[in-house]
Amino acid sequence: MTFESAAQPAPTPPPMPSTMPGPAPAAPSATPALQLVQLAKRFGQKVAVDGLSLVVPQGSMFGLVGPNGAGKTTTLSMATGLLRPDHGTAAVLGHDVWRDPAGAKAITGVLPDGVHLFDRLTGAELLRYNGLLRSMPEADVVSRSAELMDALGLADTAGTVVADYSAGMRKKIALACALIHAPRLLVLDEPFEAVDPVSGEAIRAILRGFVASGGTVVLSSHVMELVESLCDHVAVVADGRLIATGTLDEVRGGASLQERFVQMVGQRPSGTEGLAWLRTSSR
Ligand SMILES: Nc1ncnc2c1ncn2[C@@H]1O[C@H](COP(=O)(O)OP(=O)(O)OP(=O)(O)O)[C@@H](O)[C@H]1O
Repeated sequence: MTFESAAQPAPTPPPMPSTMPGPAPAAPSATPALQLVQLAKRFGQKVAVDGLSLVVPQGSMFGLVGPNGAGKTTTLSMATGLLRPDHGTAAVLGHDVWRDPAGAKAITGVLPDGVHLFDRLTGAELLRYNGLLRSMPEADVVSRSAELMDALGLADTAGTVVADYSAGMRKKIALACALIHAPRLLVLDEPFEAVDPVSGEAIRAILRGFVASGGTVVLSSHVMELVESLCDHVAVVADGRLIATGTLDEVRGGASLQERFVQMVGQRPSGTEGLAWLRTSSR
């Protein structure tokens, strides 16, 4: 489903905590973990991201939400050096992602959308490859790989080729690859998609521990309850633009995040008139 009417004004919206243009306030002295300035990307006639600016404070668990096609993946891809913006800049802890890619990438862990893995490697081999690619000492690669696979419930399948992993297992091994070099910023596109509840809880614990120790997480999700229970900061995007950003409490403004989200991006028709053929009572 898509929200065709994204960014339509709600009938009686409560006051917005922080609106476009302009990023959320951050601790005055601290360099943001991630700073996006006027990022823009067009695919042919389609404007996917339209001058989006955002500040992700250090030590935050930051949720990026928006309807299908809002521009979340495109934004995160530009923020992590996977996709070159048409306009604008992205910086990780002060390292410009495009002018200083090595500096930015050394401190960033990325779980991209629809991740492509070297799936003829086993899970353990894939982690080893990623660790060595990051110039980690072999002993650290081995010990961290074992700990990550254990924490993510992959220990029993360390010797299985990734091609034989389920969708959820692939997501978890990709997350382990993003974590192995102990980054300072984690950028995760839909990290909980296809992941079972037990593994989801393990991932939540890992992310909370990561943030508690000073790391920063930016994650996209469509599951508002998950964002609400996990994140302390939120940004809402629609039609490639930032609609609201701030702390979770600022953005939801006394309502649930789900309610505020629907108010902000526009309600879809109830559909009560359509799909009559689908109702068994009409047969
Ligand atoms: N490579 C591409 N070529 C053409 N159009 C693209 C491409 N990538 C994204 N788009 C378009 O850009 C817009 C934003 O897409 P994007 O994947 O960033 O949205 P999203 O918010 O991540 O969506 P979803 O929640 O469905 O994953 C969409 O209209 C999409 O069709």
